[in-house]
Amino acid sequence: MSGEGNGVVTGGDRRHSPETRPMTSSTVTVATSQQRLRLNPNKDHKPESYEDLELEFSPAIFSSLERYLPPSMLGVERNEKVKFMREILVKYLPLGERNRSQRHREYRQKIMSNYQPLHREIYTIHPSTFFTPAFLKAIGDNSEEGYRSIMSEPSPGIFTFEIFQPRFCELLLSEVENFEKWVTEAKFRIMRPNTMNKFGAVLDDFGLEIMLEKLMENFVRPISKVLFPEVGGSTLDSHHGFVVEYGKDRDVDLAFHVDDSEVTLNVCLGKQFSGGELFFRGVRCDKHVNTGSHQEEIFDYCHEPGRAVLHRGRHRHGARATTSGHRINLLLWCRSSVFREMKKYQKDFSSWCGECLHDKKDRQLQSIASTRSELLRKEGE
Ligand SMILES: O=C(O)CCC(=O)C(=O)O
Ligand SMILES: [Fe+2]
Repeated sequence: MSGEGNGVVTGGDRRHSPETRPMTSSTVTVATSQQRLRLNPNKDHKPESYEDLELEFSPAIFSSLERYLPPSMLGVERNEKVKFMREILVKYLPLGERNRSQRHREYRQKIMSNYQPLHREIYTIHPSTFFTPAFLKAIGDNSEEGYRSIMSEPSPGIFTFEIFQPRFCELLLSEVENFEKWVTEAKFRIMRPNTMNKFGAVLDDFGLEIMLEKLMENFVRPISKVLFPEVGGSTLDSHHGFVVEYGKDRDVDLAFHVDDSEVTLNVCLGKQFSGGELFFRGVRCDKHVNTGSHQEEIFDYCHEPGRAVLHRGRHRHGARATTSGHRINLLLWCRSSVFREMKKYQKDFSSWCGECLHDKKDRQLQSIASTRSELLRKEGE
């Protein structure tokens, strides 16, 4: 067994938008004076969009919560639903969180009313110009065989494949540069993607949220449904989308950590660089996050522009120093509120945590050994 550095930085230590945080149990089990929310979401119900409303909570929170409304509420006017859900949110979201959420909304609004996008064509998803033909074909086929035919799995649970066309990478890089130029000129203080990065930008904050939500819903989720069903791959319902930047005058490396996601899509956009390898050290649940790694869990990956790495958020990893040039990667942390809810009631994560699996195998071996010695003892009698 081997460890990496001084322990794993967990998702909780990383800043992420409160807007995209999934519901907590208190919001799904709460009773109101007349009606109760459902315990489990209504998966067949398609929530309304609340994007056009001026609300004190994120529109995404309303859309997620709508699936938990009692059946009698599903057909009522949108304003009625808003009123009902707002009452619950006001009561159950802690004040600090509410203020944070409000401040973040104001922050985004300030950007949106001042920043002029450079390439409007990337703000809505255009599959034929964004993705490679092979990737699109696999999405169209939507079968495990189809996905595996365009992917390699160099280590269990780590999938790599070509995803974006070079032109799309160029446009996104240029948009990020344009945004950063505006930030510098306007002396605007931006929020970084998380506490471990001094550089990089949250793409959701400057208008790319809807495009990235579609990327998750129509492309990452179908793949995750097949490859990561045991961590909520089929129910991914919120995301945090950002870029990380390494090289001269940027970040150097990234400490060993787990992501605040069920599934992470990490795509290298460019440019030219050396170093910056990702090192992976096995998947772990909360209880085992700081345990050592087993030999078969040790894997290093070299980024290539246009190529994606898809892995479970709980797959421990870090990035080595980018030693020359400039490396920029797109990260999409995809989350499932359903999975997070279910996880609270489980103890055994042996379907995905490497250490739970080892514990389980040890227990099975011990049980076989004791049955055997019991039998031998009986035979001797
Ligand atoms: O630098 C990379 O490619 C990894 C970034 C990453 O793991 C993260 O931001 O969560
Ligand atoms: Fe990460």
